[in-house]
Amino acid sequence: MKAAILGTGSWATGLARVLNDNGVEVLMYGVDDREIDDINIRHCNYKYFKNVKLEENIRATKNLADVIDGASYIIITVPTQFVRSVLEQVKPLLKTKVTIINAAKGFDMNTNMRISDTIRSVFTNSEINPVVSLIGPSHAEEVVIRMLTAVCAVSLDEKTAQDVQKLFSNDYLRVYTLTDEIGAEYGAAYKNVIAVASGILKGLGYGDNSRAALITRGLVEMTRYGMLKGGKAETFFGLTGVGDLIVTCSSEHSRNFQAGKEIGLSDNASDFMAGNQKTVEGIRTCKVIHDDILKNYPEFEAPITNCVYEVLYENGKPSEKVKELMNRTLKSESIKG
Ligand SMILES: NC(=O)C1=CN([C@@H]2O[C@H](COP(=O)(O)OP(=O)(O)OC[C@H]3O[C@@H](n4cnc5c(N)ncnc54)[C@H](OP(=O)(O)O)[C@@H]3O)[C@@H](O)[C@H]2O)C=CC1
Ligand SMILES: O=C(CO)COP(=O)(O)O
Repeated sequence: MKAAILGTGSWATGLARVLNDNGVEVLMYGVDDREIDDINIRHCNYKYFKNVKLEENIRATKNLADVIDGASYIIITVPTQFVRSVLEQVKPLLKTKVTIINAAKGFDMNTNMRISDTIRSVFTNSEINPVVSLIGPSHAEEVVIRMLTAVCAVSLDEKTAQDVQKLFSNDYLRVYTLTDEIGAEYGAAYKNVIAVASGILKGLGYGDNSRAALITRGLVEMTRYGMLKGGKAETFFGLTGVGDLIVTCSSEHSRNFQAGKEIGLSDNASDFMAGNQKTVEGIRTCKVIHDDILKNYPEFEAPITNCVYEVLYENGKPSEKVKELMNRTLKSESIKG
């Protein structure tokens, strides 16, 4: 069995190793010569993992047709802004029906659709099986060295979710199935905004109490928003919700957390925004959610997202935004807002 992996970045490499460990033939599609040469010649991906030796049968190429040829599964591990354009290149190359597995977290660049909806908007039902998202608390840096991890295979179709569950599960990666696609994908996207806020608190010098408060109130905010979009409350208390929120808000591996930390340290986002080249999905996700609320749910309160938005896009000073958050009208803890 063959799997095509779109991307040669950190998550692409982590999932390539999982599938290779599970006896699946993997071929990765990349655009970066250095990453491709590293994988094929030096059997590593030095840009992302300084001390990880990869198996020789994990291969990468710039030739997308070769990658897609004979693959039963196509795994999306490029950042969300490139998902649609890569899928449009994949479409004419399909010869048989495939299962597309999304592992990216965020929204389509042009339409702001969730990624499962984006996939369905590119392909017809006769080209692809039901879409699956493989999401949850899973830093590539840990998966690639086989540290114990649990994620969800999320699909509207339970059987396809179970198929993907079997494909990825092994003794260090445990995969659960879930059918609440809306709740899971909004959770996986929203947590990146809260992770930027968590990094900002760290950069400003705040401690564990502040982070616990942020994670808890961030969970309430993302649950209320996700339910508004049609997700189930219980999903936000699972791996794709609070699970991913905890890992991304607390880990130095997280690029979203690191971005926030840099912004907090300088008490200003403008330098970071001008210079950033890393995959920090929370930056655009914050704008998508902020703009959606402004346009479609003007009564909805999202104080954390609003503050992150003002810091990132309106030159708000992080230290002042934190004060504003703390000094809002006092209220009960109710999830209803
Ligand atoms: N890293 C992680 O731990 C996890 C990441 N994710 C999600 O996975 C997605 C990818 O993130 P991640 O792997 O971390 O990102 P990285 O920045 O590590 O890697 C992105 C890769 O995509 C490549 N790329 C960019 N544009 C294209 C294109 N048009 N076609 C093919 N490849 C392209 C990049 O090439 P180049 O280097 O040349 O830019 C790079 O190799 C994100 O949505 C992220 O949220 C989910 C779970 C865990
Ligand atoms: O989604 C992730 C872990 O589950 C990766 O987080 P970062 O994108 O912040 O690195």
